[in-house]
Amino acid sequence: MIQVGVVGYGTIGKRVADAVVAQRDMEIVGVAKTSPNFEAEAAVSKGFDLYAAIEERRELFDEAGIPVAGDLDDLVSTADVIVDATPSGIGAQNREVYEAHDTPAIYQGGEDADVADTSFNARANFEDAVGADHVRVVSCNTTGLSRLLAPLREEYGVEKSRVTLVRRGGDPGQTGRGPIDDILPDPVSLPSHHGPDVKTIFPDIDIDTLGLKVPATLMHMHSVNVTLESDADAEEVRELLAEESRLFLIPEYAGIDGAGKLKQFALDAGRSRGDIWENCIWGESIAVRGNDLYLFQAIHQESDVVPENVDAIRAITDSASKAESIATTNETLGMGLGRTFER
Ligand SMILES: NC(=O)C1=CN([C@@H]2O[C@H](COP(=O)(O)OP(=O)(O)OC[C@H]3O[C@@H](n4cnc5c(N)ncnc54)[C@H](O)[C@@H]3O)[C@@H](O)[C@H]2O)C=CC1
Ligand SMILES: O=C(OP(=O)(O)O)[C@H](O)COP(=O)(O)O
Repeated sequence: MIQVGVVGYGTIGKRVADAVVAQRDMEIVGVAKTSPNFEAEAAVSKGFDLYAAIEERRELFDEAGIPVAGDLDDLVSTADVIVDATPSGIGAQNREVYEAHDTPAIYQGGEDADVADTSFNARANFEDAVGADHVRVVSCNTTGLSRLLAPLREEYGVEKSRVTLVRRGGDPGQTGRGPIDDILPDPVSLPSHHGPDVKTIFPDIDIDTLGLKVPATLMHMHSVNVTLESDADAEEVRELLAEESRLFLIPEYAGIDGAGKLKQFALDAGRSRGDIWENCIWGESIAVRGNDLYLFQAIHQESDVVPENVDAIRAITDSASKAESIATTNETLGMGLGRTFER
């Protein structure tokens, strides 16, 4: 069993911990937290050993009566691999602790690419992370774009991609970002950071991205235009994308008209926390004019990177092939929202 330590038990960290528990070949050896808050209580109630991420704050846990198994060094020395899901920039600071213990580590998309030996998306470049010491799972939006571009590149070739990312203003629990009521373009970044980030996965791809933020918490939305290198028609593209295990093509008759209904559907489908690990592509939005493909996709920012982290654990420990890992992760998590509509 691969012993996994999670450092940073917030939006991403707690979901990765639950996903690890669902696997047959790995288990949680502990989670490191800075504060004895409701998430610490939840971690303890799930049976996870809690470690104090910052030694000086350990007494806060004692005062709250929350048992602590040790500090960050103890967790890192016990774990076979660390998933660092701390806020942007903290992972880079933590790297020296992981290096000191010779413990491989997986970072998140808020870190700069140079925190790791390679950036990672299971569908696109699993092999690059095999046996690496430091791997960065790219951000939620970059994950969504990589999953989409991988099959299009293979099947048709991609001449040019242009994506407008309508980004949620904050996660549901990020009260520090609200209340908000505005639409904020990012006028100075062409491309937004997502274009260069996609290039950490596909160095040769030509992609321009623009970003704006809206007062929503549910999901991101991408308006995509890809100029393909060879002829395609919409139905053929629909079939190609429907074959991808982490793309969910929303059927027109489902009546899912936006992120709100998508989240409702995920909850109805029994998804824990209403999580949607798959890209959600509106089937009827897929249109081809000449060599230009157009579509809309929604990305659940809180969860789409979770299966990628599980696969990154197998890649970094060289414990399964790409196909085995993706299949196992999909099966154990119960991925495949599209199956609901199959008869
Ligand atoms: N929330 C999102 O939509 C997504 C976030 N990411 C990336 O994942 C990373 C984590 O983001 P979130 O989970 O959203 O953040 P979060 O703020 O929800 O969780 C981070 C957790 O780390 C804790 N923390 C802070 N300093 C720490 C330290 N020194 N040691 C241990 N824990 C510490 C915080 O108290 C918090 O509980 C970032 O790199 C972010 O860019 C990636 C995809 C989507
Ligand atoms: O990884 C994310 O977005 P990103 O792909 O736009 O960088 C997360 O939704 C975090 O976004 P934030 O930078 O608004 O906290």
